[in-house]
Amino acid sequence: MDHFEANFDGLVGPTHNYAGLSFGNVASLNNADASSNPKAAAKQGLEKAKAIGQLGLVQGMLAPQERPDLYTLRRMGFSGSDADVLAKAAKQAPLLLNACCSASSMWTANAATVSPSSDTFDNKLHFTPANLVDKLHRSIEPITTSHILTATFNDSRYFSHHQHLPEHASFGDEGAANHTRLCGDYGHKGLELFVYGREATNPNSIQPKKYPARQTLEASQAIARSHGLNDAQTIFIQQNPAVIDQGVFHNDVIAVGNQNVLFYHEQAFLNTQEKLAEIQQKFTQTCNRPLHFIEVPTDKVSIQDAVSTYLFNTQIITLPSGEMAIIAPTNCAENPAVKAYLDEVVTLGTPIKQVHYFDVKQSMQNGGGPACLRLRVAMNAVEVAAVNPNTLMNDSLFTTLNIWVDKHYRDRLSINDLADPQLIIESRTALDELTQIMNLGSVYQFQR
Ligand SMILES: NCCC[C@H](NC(=O)CCC(=O)O)C(=O)O
Repeated sequence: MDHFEANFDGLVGPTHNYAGLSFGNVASLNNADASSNPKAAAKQGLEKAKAIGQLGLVQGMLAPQERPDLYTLRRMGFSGSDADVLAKAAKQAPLLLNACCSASSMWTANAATVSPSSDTFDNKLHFTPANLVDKLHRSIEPITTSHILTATFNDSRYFSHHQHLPEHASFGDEGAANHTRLCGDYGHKGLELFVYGREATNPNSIQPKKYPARQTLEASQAIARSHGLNDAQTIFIQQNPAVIDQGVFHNDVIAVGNQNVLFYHEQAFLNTQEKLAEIQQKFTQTCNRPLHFIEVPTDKVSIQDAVSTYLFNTQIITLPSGEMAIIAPTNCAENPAVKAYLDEVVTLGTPIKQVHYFDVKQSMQNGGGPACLRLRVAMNAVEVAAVNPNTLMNDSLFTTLNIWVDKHYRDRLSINDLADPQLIIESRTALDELTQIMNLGSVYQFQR
């Protein structure tokens, strides 16, 4: 096998906390103000990443961002020493302080949209960091995301890094969470599916009524253009606004694809039959394999159960044997309807033959499941060899990162702790050491 789909998981940062910042994300709102455990969160993520590496996949890690983000707080007019900035923000505008302290870059499915070299006009692998403009706390991620991606995929012969899209609601972009690729072998041309929530420039288009649609069609189209994708291998699908209003804030909460499998809830999309026919037709023209649509009906799994367990925020991975496995959060095993469905899915005669459960509850409580925690990067062997080797998971990196987490992370953090000036010192000390472990250079503003 000389083609791989690598997963790059976001290392959870030292300020992981529950601040209720994401309107439309049910878990984030339900857990607002609960205490978090950053150390456990980071270790849960590392366990999942190590296990997927041990299943025989290429697994990498992406570094977290610097938080509290004092630069953004200063742009907002808070001045003085670092401790003054934190104290003033905590007193005058605690919600702005919370937004500048989130460890939300851990959800690397929102870091960027990635098109593998077999799909693009110049046969390079293309990355566009997501602008994440719908949420203040996430809109401050893209510049550092770009630094981290460039330090990880740091060879311009193979990797092309774009600037994030214009920072305006018309171009709301949430990255790979709204993008899925279907293909035969990873190294062959595939179909790129872009799932958007609303059309910014069409006042007559259907939109959700209660919660925001974060991704626009215009953003998805701009990315397809700049990655040089071919129309015959690109599909734009609108998410069903009714499910966005029930807490499906990204498409990866309701659908996931891998190679020749599309796994989705029957209510996931608008104009489902028409869109499935387009997928089938384009897939048949491009990919030399049977395509499996695995549609989950509402009478087996309700939208509410899908949102609370993250059945569709599972990773579907292809093992070296060619069989596929589902990587599910333990929350799925704890819900009888969802567990029954997962027990059944491995018997349906599709490529999916195994289910593995992982405890990622620290992330789940903020609305991020196994699939949110990873960015998929399909690569050939030459491209894998060009990746910064210090970011690739192996026993040694796993041990080093666990020791690093034990040394620097707290095991309890409440939002009242975010103004503690000691937290910025701890966070910078940890990240400075991390850039050496991962050989990233100076990716953070405090290092520049
Ligand atoms: N792909 C999963 C993303 C989850 C993320 N949650 C958050 O940002 C919650 C942060 C908080 O509420 O503290 C989001 O909604 O974008």
